[in-house]
Amino acid sequence: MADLARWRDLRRLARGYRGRILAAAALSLFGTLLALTQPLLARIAVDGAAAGRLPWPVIGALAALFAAQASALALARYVQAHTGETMTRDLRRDVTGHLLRVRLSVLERGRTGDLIARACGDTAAVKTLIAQSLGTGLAGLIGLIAAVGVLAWLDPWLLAAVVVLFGGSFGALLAVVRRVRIASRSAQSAEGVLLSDLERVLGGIRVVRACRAERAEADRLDSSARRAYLANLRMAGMVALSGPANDLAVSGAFLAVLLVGASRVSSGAMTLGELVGFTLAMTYLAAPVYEIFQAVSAVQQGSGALHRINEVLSLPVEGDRPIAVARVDGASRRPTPVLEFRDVWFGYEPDRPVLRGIDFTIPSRGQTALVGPSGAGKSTIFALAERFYDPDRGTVLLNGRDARWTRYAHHRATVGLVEQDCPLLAGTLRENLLYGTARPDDHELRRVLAMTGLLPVVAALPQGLDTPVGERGRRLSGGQRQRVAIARCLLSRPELILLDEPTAHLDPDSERALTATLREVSTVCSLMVIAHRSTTIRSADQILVIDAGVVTATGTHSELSRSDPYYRSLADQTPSIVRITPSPLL
Ligand SMILES: Nc1ncnc2c1ncn2[C@@H]1O[C@H](COP(=O)(O)OP(=O)(O)OP(=O)(O)O)[C@@H](O)[C@H]1O
Repeated sequence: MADLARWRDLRRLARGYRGRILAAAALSLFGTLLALTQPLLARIAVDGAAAGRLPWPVIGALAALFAAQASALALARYVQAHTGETMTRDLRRDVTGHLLRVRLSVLERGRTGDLIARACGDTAAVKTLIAQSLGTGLAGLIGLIAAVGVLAWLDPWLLAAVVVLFGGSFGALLAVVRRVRIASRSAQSAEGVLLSDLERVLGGIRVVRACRAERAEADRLDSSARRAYLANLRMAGMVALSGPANDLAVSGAFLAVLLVGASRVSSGAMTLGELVGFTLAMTYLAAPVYEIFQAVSAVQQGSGALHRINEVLSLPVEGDRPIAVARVDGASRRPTPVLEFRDVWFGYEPDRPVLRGIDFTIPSRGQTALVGPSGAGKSTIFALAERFYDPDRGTVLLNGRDARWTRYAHHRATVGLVEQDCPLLAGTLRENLLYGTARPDDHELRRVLAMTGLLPVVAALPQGLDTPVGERGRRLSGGQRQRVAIARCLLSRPELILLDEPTAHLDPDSERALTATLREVSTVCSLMVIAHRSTTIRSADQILVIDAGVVTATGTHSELSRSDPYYRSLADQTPSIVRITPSPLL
């Protein structure tokens, strides 16, 4: 069954490249056929030389055949390599494109390094499989049949001796090849683990250093590297063993042919030319046998990689539903909220709900603050608002329509997200600001920079907007990164921005700058903030209190301070809220 599945995978992979594979096989076969005619001419040439006259036209034809054969085989190899490279490029495009669309809930379960290994290492392993198996294997098989035919025509008795010797060694080789497959799969997965571990360590290098865990992590990486090393070594040992076994079979067959042939020549049953012709034809038998062995061995080695690639390609992706549905809203006359949660239930794992019947509406202008203890479900509300996940029960509505029937691209263009640690990407400040947006004109860019208080920041940078921001934007301060992320979001003109406010301490100037930015932003679009600061909470037009996955209260700061005991107790526990005194403005 497993073998069948492997060949099926291989056939599916080859679909679309059949022309090139057949061209490589045809060239390879042409080369082999040219080679097979050589013994016939060689026999005439040797018999002629033995009779004392060199047949120059036959020798000339032989030389031409040698040259044509070499050219055909070189071209076949190039076509094979070209096909392998093209297929690897296409596979990588498919795997990386697929990975970018895999559902977050599925992606979060896998390990990033292993996925990188599959997208890069495994696709390269498949190239070897293609280069060594498809064209060569096919040509080898036809070449083998043709070589056997020529040998049978030359001398069936000698052929029988050859078949016995080659047959035995081929059977032994197939047994080795099976083990190669198992070793190959464990080598590929050990390399996946190694990459995952490395990615984990480099991603958290500050934590590793701060916890003085270099030694433990080095040991862990070493043991993954060792597992990959042992599996690769096992495979190399088996491949190495199979080479001499093949050579031994070839040498044994030659010796047998020369011994039996010599006695037949001396008894007059065959001429010296026939023996030379047969021996030459035998060398062309060795090549297809070796090619078939290589092909089978490559399929075994590559099938582990192909299996891992197929696993990635079968991961479920975010798919847009094909139809758009009418508004869910009733015939209400009040303005449609930009976002609404109606009795939303959601859990990352079945039977463990994190959100338990959430209801709220976000108007198309103004600022809404989400407050609540750690683990209450605030970030999860954002994840559903951004459609990283869909609710298990209930409905998320975007501008009055069930979000499940909206295209992901449209939804995320309408709802922008600025996360708390707002990582930027390596590149210049300009590239980060324009990431994912249509190129705005200079006036628009200046307006957004002014609104987010970034103009003085840009002016102070050595190359202005073209200053590189470093890996994950580390060359900017936390507050600056936050404002760049808000500016990036604003440039794509969303109707609602979700903002996870930074918890790290901001100095009074930065805090004032952020508050002013948020005020400005909430005049051009709606803003929903997971709020950790008194200033943000106090200036919000609406506050949602979240506790254990439920909205326990809704109102302004002064209303909640008066009416909601839980909000007051939350304020008592949270220093930043303790300081809040009811604002005369509220
Ligand atoms: N990706 C995830 N997979 C599984 N469980 C998760 C995931 N993200 C969050 N959780 C769990 O869901 C619950 C709510 O987490 P969430 O991050 O929404 O809370 P929060 O209110 O934003 O907390 P904080 O203020 O500390 O960020 C927690 O129990 C958390 O362990």
